[in-house]
Amino acid sequence: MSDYWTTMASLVGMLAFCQTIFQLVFPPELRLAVIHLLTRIRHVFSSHIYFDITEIDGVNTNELYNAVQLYLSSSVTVNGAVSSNNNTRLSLTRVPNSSSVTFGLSNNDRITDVFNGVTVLWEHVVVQRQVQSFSWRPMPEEKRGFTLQINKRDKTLVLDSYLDYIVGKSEEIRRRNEERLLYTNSRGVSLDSRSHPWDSVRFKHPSTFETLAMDPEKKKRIMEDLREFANGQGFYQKTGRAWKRGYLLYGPPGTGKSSLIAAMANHLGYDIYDLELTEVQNNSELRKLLMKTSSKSIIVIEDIDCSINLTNRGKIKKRNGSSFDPDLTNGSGSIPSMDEPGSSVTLSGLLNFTDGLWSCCGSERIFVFTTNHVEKLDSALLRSGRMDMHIHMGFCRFPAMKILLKNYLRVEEDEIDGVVLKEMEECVEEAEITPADVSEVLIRNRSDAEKAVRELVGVLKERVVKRRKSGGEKKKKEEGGGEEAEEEQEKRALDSPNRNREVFGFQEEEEDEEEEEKEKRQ
Ligand SMILES: Nc1ncnc2c1ncn2[C@@H]1O[C@H](COP(=O)(O)OP(=O)(O)OP(=O)(O)O)[C@@H](O)[C@H]1O
Ligand SMILES: [Mg+2]
Repeated sequence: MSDYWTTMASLVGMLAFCQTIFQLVFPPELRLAVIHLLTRIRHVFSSHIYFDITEIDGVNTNELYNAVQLYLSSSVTVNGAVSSNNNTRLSLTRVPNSSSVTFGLSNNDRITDVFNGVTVLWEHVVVQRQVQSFSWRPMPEEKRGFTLQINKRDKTLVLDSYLDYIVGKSEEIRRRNEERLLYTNSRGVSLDSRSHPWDSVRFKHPSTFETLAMDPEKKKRIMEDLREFANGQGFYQKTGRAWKRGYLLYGPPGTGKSSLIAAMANHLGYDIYDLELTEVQNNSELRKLLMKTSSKSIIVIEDIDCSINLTNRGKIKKRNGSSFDPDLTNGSGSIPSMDEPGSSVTLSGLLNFTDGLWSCCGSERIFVFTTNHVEKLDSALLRSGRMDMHIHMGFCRFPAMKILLKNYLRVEEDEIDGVVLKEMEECVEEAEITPADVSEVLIRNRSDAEKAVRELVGVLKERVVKRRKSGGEKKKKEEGGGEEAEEEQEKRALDSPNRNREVFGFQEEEEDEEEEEKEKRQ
């Protein structure tokens, strides 16, 4: 045994001696040249090709390095495309403002990835940077980079599509990890080319499609529509359409219109621009605001019927009866106008905003308008191409009710007393209760699921009785005639299912149906 150690010690000694001689006899330049030559020879005979992606390229940060890091970090955990052997060491990071922990490849570790059936090898190379006597820009102590090893025959595939794929994927991951931003506009903010007219706050709304109480079929269709839109770059380009989509959400207060917008933003990872129309002074200001929105965003105008004079498509009437074109004003906003002091945005300005030439500066944008009174909206606003999908957010039905029970009480359908559940199913539609009102009852009793359900059934029954009673009184009044009865009739006409029916899909469908009905009547 002692012989073995003696031999080993003398071998190590000899190696050290050779290295010293090598360093003494050959100058550093020659040594470097020899190493380069050997590496070149190795590369010529190797079936592999290597790409270095350094963290800092000259003095600039190399974006591709960050993209690769992000891609590899998520691939390890998310899509399983990267297989790491058991010895691979991963580093954990959490970026400021990020809501998730990401994995990274530790120094000098390797990992394989598979892309379109081709296996590639990534190595994270970290070496100490030589101390610099002087530098204009302080450099990190370590020199980091990724080396991509691929087979020579796969070179075209990797250069043509793999790197683009990585950049695209990393963008998506960054968006998913970062928190959304909620922007809003305020009056009097300077709109010159450099300033930003939108104020932003971090958007942390917890609403998701999972927590949203609505008909599951309808929910599925909305989610599919959003997905198709987000993945539809090629389609929009091929058909020559601007890459945008409009949704009109309508229904009574507390039925989840705002919650649906938040769920959409969370689902797609888009920012939200909450446009306060009453704060916009004229059409040209509206256009400038649009120009300053980013792509991958949802532009929201809540309560559209309250924000703008919807019957006014062009010129605005002054109080004295004469008219003027708001686009011809000096932009100072000091226009004597309408009922809304200082605001002179017209319907035509808004229509240009949503689908004129300006609407396609930037891309991948969603417009969402909400209203409690769809019947008040101008048909120009509803026509297809502007608001592509009309979504009715109505009173709570049984499937939506079950979602709320699950969300708030953490109980499944089969855990609730069957008789109580049946009672609930029977009266929920007639009770005309909003999800917001249901939530109130459930929050109050969230520690006791049984009590919550019982109380909810009580509330539903009470509402049914009230509605039946008020229905009877209304009928009596109508029979009595007079002004009041006429008013009631008008109200009902507006609330009638024909008026308020859910228009799912394109407005054209609705127009076709209306024409068919007319023909039948003739
Ligand atoms: N469909 C729903 N699913 C889940 N929660 C809902 C739903 N509708 C309403 N809520 C609850 O009620 C509250 C109010 O809902 P929301 O603000 O989305 O209603 P809205 O339709 O936008 O009302 P408004 O017309 O007054 O703006 C929300 O905070 C949410 O908790
Ligand atoms: Mg709302």
